[in-house]
Amino acid sequence: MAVCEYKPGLEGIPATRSEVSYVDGSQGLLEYRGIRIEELAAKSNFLETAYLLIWGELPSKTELEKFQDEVRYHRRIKYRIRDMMKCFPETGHPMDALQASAAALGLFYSRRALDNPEYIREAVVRLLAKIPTMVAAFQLMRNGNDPVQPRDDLDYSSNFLYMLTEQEPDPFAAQVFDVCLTLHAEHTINASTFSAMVTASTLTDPYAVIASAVGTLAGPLHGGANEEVIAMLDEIGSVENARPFIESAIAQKQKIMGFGHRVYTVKDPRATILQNLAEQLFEKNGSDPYYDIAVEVEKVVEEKLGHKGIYANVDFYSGLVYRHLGIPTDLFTPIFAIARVAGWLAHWKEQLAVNRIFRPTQEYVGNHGVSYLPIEKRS
Ligand SMILES: CC(=O)SCCNC(=O)CCNC(=O)[C@H](O)C(C)(C)COP(=O)(O)OP(=O)(O)OC[C@H]1O[C@@H](n2cnc3c(N)ncnc32)[C@H](O)[C@@H]1OP(=O)(O)O
Ligand SMILES: O=C([O-])CC(=O)C(=O)O
Repeated sequence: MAVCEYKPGLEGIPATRSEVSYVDGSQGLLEYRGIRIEELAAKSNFLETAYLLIWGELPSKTELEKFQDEVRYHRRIKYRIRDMMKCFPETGHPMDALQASAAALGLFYSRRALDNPEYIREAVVRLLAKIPTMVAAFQLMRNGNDPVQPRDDLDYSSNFLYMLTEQEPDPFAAQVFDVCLTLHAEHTINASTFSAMVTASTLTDPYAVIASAVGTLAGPLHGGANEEVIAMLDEIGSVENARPFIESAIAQKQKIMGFGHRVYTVKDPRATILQNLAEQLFEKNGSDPYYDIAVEVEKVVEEKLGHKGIYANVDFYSGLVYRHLGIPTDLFTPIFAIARVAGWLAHWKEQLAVNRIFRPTQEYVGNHGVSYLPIEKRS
């Protein structure tokens, strides 16, 4: 067997063959199943895009309606899951609550009939349907309220926003939110997708696969950066302070949250779309002082780090959109997870067809033949 060179973070090492999505990082190009993200953001919606990612083709009208109906039907969660979530500490992070609740779905639905297309479809539908309900339920319950039941007359995104607030959302806000989900749905072999694939490769159940991916997405170097961006803008506090803050952070070799990407060496195309969406919202409802700070931060980072290929990524502007929709900051990453479930499931399904357990190797750099030292002789 050929011995490959060790690459920290597996940079540039192909871990699979996939038809799900494609990124050209130097051109700022992202395609889902060959369709450019700009086109999907303008013309599709999240559930249709999820179908495209998972089954490989845009659905016909009948297929889409059937899929939407199935997802709508499965939005409710078992009262035992709700009761379990009620016991979670209200100070806990919603990503931890989501990871635990996603894993708990396996207690009810895990059959591991992985060679049965009906089971695969059921799992896909259940996960897409129930994850938003669980995110909204935790938000309500940690504030001492009962969860709001899903509403069958509302579409996927409107229903989620409704479950968060018990108010029917403004149609434009719901449409913007749905585009955000589409933008976050998939991104080749990122850390959480890889984690999902490693877990899936043992042929465990899909709820364990998604729980493992949620845990991976939570970290600040990955999906968790969207929450950190708002903390940073908060700390900067004014447009005038943006330059000194960023210059000092760079001098101290700190990472600027919402910037940099393993694959993109130009501005992430999704950041451009999200910035646009934020501007449209501000035009309609009035601006956000954090936006002006963000624009100045981006200008300074590009000036100082553009030569290293460090530009705004998907996490930089998403929080400004969510903030404007009245969504609490610590729900930004769970919302990322609601969307990325589509990509995780697409890779899970793709991998099942050709599965081989992930089991890489290592370069051992430790000792050999060391004698056991009795405890009383250790310092
Ligand atoms: C959905 C997503 O996951 S998008 C990414 C979200 N994460 C963030 O926004 C967190 C901030 N960004 C980062 O930490 C990184 O850019 C990552 C994790 C996204 C990519 O990491 P890697 O590809 O491993 O790049 P790595 O961390 O090795 O950085 C390479 C160089 O760029 C610098 N760099 C990378 N990102 C940043 C940043 N955000 N701010 C300042 N410098 C940065 C590093 O310091 C390093 O510089 P050096 O070569 O002089 O030492
Ligand atoms: O691809 C990556 O490394 C990070 C990611 O998930 C994304 O950008 O959406």
